[in-house]
Amino acid sequence: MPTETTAKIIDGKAFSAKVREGVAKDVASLKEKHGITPGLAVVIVGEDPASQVYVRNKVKQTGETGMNSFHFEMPDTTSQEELLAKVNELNEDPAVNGILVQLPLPKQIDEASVINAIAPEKDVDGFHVINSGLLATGGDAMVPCTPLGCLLMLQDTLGDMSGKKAIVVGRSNIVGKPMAQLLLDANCTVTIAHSRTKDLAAEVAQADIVVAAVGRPEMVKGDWIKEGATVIDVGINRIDAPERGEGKTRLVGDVEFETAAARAGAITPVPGGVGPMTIACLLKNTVTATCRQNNIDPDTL
Ligand SMILES: NC(=O)C1=CN([C@@H]2O[C@H](COP(=O)(O)OP(=O)(O)OC[C@H]3O[C@@H](n4cnc5c(N)ncnc54)[C@H](OP(=O)(O)O)[C@@H]3O)[C@@H](O)[C@H]2O)C=CC1
Ligand SMILES: Nc1nc(=O)c2c([nH]1)NC[C@@H]1CN(c3ccc(C(=O)N[C@@H](CCC(=O)O)C(=O)O)cc3)C=[N+]21
Repeated sequence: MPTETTAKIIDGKAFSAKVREGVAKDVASLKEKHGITPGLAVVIVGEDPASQVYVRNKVKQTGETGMNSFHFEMPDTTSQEELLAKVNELNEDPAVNGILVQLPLPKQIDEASVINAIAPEKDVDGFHVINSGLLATGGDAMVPCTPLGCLLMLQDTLGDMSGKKAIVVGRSNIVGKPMAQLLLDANCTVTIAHSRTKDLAAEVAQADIVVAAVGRPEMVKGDWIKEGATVIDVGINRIDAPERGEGKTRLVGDVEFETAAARAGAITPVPGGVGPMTIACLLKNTVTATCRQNNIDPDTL
């Protein structure tokens, strides 16, 4: 018998459009009241085709909000010194308020050295140790875009999350750990699961909120989900889809969507969930960074 979707589908595409509208208003106001046009620089090293898609979307949407967009493509033979020189140049450029260096980087380059070379106040990814330290200690951090996007969708869906049991599956520095921190700050009781977790199914089954950031297609099974839980699927996995024709592929998340949607109260789809919110939050962070660099209170925009 086919399973039936009962969950509310959280529309990240529509939500991200609203966030971008807010960004566009702030950009217009920064121009009008302060004569400042925020600028976002994106650096991509090498030619990973999946990365190219995100970068193209970022550049397009940056322009649509009225910001300046600077785009740099460097060959995959780029040395660490060359990339660091580019980062320094952008750090010093007053027209650039936000810098994003697309990850992963080619193997000859040490990612941490590059991330930590970005001026923390221009680190719109929120990956710099200063920003992760500020986030961990309750300071004024730049918050990583993907976890921030997930938090905005959770707040919109659930309102107050105080006392809810949340599980984050995955503990990467860019998604899992900052996500867990944000849920903790929202007063959830947080479990962080990873590849050494003993009984993942049992851990997930306890949770009112499930955030999956594993990078394995559909590994979180629908029948693990507690009835009525809210499920945020961060995973973006391209898999073969022979049913669509020879050589065709499709995107799936880290959650088995159909079966999870039959049990969950609300769930994000892939595509159209977390991905678009990530880009919207990158633009939001660029406005935040511009305000901080110019001592402007964003509430006055
Ligand atoms: N929508 C968006 O905007 C974005 C989506 N993504 C997607 O999110 C996913 C995760 O990304 P990222 O955090 O960078 O990935 P990483 O590969 O850095 O981290 C994956 C995490 O999953 C854990 N893990 C792996 N296998 C299992 C398992 N069998 N059971 C439990 N945990 C497991 C790993 O555990 P351990 O630490 O023990 O190895 C690790 O902590 C990917 O699909 C990526 O494409 C990423 C960024 C943005
Ligand atoms: N420094 C850095 N910062 C990042 O934020 C960063 C990164 N490196 N490296 C790669 C990951 C991945 N990522 C995505 C962003 C948007 C979509 C997105 O918009 N996805 C669409 C679909 C896109 C498609 O069709 O392929 C969606 O889910 O609906 C996906 C993935 C940002 N990342």
